[in-house]
Amino acid sequence: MTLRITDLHFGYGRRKILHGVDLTAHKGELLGLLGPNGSGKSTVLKNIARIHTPTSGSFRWDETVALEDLRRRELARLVAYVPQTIDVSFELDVREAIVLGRTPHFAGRPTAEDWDHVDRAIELLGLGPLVGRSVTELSGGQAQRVLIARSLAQQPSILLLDEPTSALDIKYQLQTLRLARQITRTAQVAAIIAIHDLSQAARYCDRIAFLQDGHVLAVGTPEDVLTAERIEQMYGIEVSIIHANGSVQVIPRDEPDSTVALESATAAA
Ligand SMILES: Nc1ncnc2c1ncn2[C@@H]1O[C@H](COP(=O)(O)OP(=O)(O)OP(=O)(O)O)[C@@H](O)[C@H]1O
Repeated sequence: MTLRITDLHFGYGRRKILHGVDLTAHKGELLGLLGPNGSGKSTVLKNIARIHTPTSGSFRWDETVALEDLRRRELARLVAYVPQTIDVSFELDVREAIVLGRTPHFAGRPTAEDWDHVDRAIELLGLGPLVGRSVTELSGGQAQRVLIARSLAQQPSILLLDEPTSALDIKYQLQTLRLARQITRTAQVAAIIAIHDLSQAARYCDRIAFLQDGHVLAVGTPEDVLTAERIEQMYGIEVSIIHANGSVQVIPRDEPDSTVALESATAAA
């Protein structure tokens, strides 16, 4: 099964942001969505999750299901979206926040089975010590893990992760990326992750799509698309590409001149 996004156009007001984005994400695959700040990564994910309504374009699951025609509840059974930050206008404790992911699956009140999914997600994300705490009291990284747990409890077929590691320390970054990859494989989910770290994307994503100014510039395996030339073209920085620990690593080249200039300016002051 495949999520196929075809010719997606979108603008905020009259300002056009996405200009005919074509993407596919296959079941069991983690697709990394990379690109400079403002290139449109979040906007693509929000269009798939129907937080935004596209100007035009289509979203097909399994070639037959048109996501744009589904009712909200049907869409929520299929697609989970993990935003960058938690947005709660009233106090919920951690378990209550996570059980919200089960809403598309129960009528009225959550069942014992729904709570089982919640507890499993809590275990997977290592959130046990936070149970009972209000989400309004959590640190940014803890709240981000609650959001990921909520999306897992939702048991989606399509998982959209919007920079899920941006607030996490290195241990939880690696744990979350490992978990994302593991879930895509074991639960056969089609997952798209917006992510900035090129080396982490290379290590955990099956394929990478590069977005620039609302256009898909390249799609392929990390080895194919992460070239020094492309990274320089996209980000304006020089990098070395090395192969280590079985994956590509992107190492920015030092710019000693600017450091020296800064140091002498400080010394002169
Ligand atoms: N709610 C909004 N209203 C108007 N313009 C917006 C809104 N959200 C995003 N934009 C603009 O749309 C463009 C794409 O933003 P988007 O957040 O999708 O980029 P991104 O690639 O996810 O960026 P980042 O890496 O910084 O998170 C940017 O120019 C941004 O300023």
